[in-house]
Amino acid sequence: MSKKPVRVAVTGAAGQIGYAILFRIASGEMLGKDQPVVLSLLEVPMEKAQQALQGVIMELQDCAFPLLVGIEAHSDPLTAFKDVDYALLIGSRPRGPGMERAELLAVNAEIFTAQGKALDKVASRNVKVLVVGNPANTNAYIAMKSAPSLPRKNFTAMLRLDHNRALSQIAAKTGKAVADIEKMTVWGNHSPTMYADYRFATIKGESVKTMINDEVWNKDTFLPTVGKRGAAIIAARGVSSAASAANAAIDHMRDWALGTNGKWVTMGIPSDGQYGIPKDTMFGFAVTCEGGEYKLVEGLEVDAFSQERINVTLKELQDEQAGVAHLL
Ligand SMILES: NC(=O)c1ccc[n+]([C@@H]2O[C@H](COP(=O)([O-])OP(=O)(O)OC[C@H]3O[C@@H](n4cnc5c(N)ncnc54)[C@H](O)[C@@H]3O)[C@@H](O)[C@H]2O)c1
Ligand SMILES: O=C(O)C[C@H](O)C(=O)O
Repeated sequence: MSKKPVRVAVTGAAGQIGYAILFRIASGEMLGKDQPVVLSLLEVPMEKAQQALQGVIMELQDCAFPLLVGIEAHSDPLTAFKDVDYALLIGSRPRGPGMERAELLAVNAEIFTAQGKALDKVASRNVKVLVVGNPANTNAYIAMKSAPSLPRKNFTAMLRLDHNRALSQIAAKTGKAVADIEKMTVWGNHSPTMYADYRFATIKGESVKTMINDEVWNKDTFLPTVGKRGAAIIAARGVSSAASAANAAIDHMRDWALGTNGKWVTMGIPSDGQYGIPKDTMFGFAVTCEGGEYKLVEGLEVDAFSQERINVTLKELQDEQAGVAHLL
């Protein structure tokens, strides 16, 4: 018997990431090749954006995806989020050349207050929310705090792009396949302060840290390369990453919904106080997923260097949170 369709909301649907993600969701890459979906697409109520959205919808129709059983265009989150099972909050202003993510905070914070409230009112009580729009961790925190009747655990932020970037750098350094790397994680904020940590990583059972054995490379090359990759892409393309961001969002939601078979992935999730991260801080942690739930990997050793890095990224997140406290 075929599965009941699920409702998937995507905001910023006529934007760059929207264009790179919608066709993949509709083809079943996110929720499985047996899961019919209804796409509920939200754009700003401006003629140009709504017109562009109609163009994207025409293209979705022209793909004749068997799993795509409905498409809706919206300009109001209260209608877009009605009964949604999944919400990908992408729509917001991206960074331009030379901008830091913190500068986006003020511009984008109000969007996530309004969308959190709308989810609270009308979404499925089990909705899985992924915030992609930057600054992603703090926007997810704002949305979560604006939706008090939904479980906190339903709100997550995207750290998967940093995780995938780290995998790729490690594969290049070791000359091994990305697919063979296990137990990579990224702690903290989706920003240059994030701490990509390969101390626990293995390739076919062998320690990556031992294989690389180069602390200077870790500190001076690996961490800055992963941390500043977003800016490097903006400098090269003139616009921010889109296909890789869409890919990371697909990975995040797919793993959350369908499970990781014990493999570690990184998700930004509200802390319950583990590793000394204050409750509710939307922080990147290693998790495994099973049965539609994520579970934090506990008990990892935090050495002095790691603690220092974790403190820096936590401080940045706490400053961001303080900067939006008046909105909550
Ligand atoms: N977390 C990550 O790893 C990551 C990676 C890449 C990009 N991003 C962020 O994702 C966001 C989107 O990037 P993009 O390249 O698609 O930008 P874009 O400008 O191409 O598209 C954004 C779209 O969002 C729409 N939008 C703006 N406010 C909205 C609202 N309130 N409701 C609905 N739609 C709204 C705009 O009209 C636009 O069409 C940016 O904030 C960017 O910085 C995050
Ligand atoms: O860096 C940006 O502003 C875009 C995105 O967050 C990225 O990491 O590529």
